Amino acid sequence: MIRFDNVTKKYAGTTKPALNAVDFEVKRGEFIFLVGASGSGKSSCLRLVLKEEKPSEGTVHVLGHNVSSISNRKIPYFRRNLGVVFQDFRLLPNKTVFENVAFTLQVIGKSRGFVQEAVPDVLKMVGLDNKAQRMPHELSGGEQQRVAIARAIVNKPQVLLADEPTGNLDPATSAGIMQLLERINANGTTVVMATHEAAIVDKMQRRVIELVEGTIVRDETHGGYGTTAVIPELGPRKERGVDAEKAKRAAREAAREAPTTQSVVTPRRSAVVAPVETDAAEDPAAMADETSTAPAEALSAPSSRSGEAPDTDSTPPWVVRAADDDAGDDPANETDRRAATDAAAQAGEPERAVDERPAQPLTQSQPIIGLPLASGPLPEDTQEHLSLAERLGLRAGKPRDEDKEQNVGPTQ
Ligand SMILES: Nc1ncnc2c1ncn2[C@@H]1O[C@H](COP(=O)(O)OP(=O)(O)OP(=O)(O)O)[C@@H](O)[C@H]1O
Repeated sequence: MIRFDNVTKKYAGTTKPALNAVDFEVKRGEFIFLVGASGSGKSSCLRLVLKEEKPSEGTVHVLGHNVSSISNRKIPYFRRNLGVVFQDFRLLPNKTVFENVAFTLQVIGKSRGFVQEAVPDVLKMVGLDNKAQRMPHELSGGEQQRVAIARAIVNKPQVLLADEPTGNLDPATSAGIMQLLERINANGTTVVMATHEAAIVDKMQRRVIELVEGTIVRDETHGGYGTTAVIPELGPRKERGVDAEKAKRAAREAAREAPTTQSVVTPRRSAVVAPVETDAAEDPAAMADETSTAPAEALSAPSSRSGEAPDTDSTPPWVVRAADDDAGDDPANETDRRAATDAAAQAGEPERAVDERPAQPLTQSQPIIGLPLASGPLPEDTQEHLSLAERLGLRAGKPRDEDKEQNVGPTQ
């Protein structure tokens, strides 16, 4: 179902590979955890599966296809088989729960009748049938993640990729989300989940692939989180500014004055958080960049860290470019405008109406499903060939002739 053959991934401008000669295979119906310290390469694996990045060496096979051989035009069809869930939910803020889930089906041209049937079904499955008309901001974090999961599975993908899906949730809520993912897996969907949550991995006792600096150090059928996957950052990071230095000095003094006080710092989360607190007050961007709390951002803007152009079609399927002059101050309006445009396209407007929208600036990206902005320009060739729905992985209508060749298409 997914196979990495000797895959090495080196990002442009870096010397150390993010993934180094990685080999693994995921069989149909498996539930796999990818674990490892921050920066060990978990998100890179997911990006390679989604064909947001391409391997520097080796091959990635997904659903029988060597992903390197899938053309940009066919990526949307390919991605229809892959549901994706992120730490930060990424819902359309001004659409109801029902509409958020329905949107996925509308853009691939499902009939109204189908939508009316499928959406309540999936909302029931995730336990939100009584909240269909709520807006995302009226939901708890756990409920929002359920909506995101409903959206990811409503089209019955063969694989569900989850990048830290419980990263923003408390333990009890996380447990509920994990039960839901287990249920989805029990219904036949292969699940690959990147996580830092040791308790979850330990409890589930599923297959665990552990990465250390881009290398697989463990592939265990019924594994726990392990010890090397612990985030190793224990020392204070590079100070930023006078205040950070002052705060640190104060902390040192306090420690001298109360040498017997037991530390409340736990090895994993707070080891990262504790030294960051002073820095973060000065430099929230640094916080976002350096803590383990933003893998989804990393996924949505894969080229941002290097500051260089992505080395492949790294635009996520859900991101479309914004026309900055009509986006106004409210990105949600733009999102809705695009959704409406797309819905019109689904309603019979010829496809060229979507494809022939005026060229838009290459430097700005706009979230389509309530997502953060992608930071880099889209590859030109992707721009030329992909419509909105294609970029979503959801293009409606019949495949074009050339699409048939490769037989990459929606789940039949
Ligand atoms: N677009 C990029 N450009 C340059 N380097 C990158 C890029 N994306 C990731 N990296 C680097 O590749 C390595 C692996 O990153 P990756 O995001 O895959 O790790 P991760 O295990 O998912 O981390 P986290 O748990 O913090 O999300 C890191 O050293 C990271 O800095």
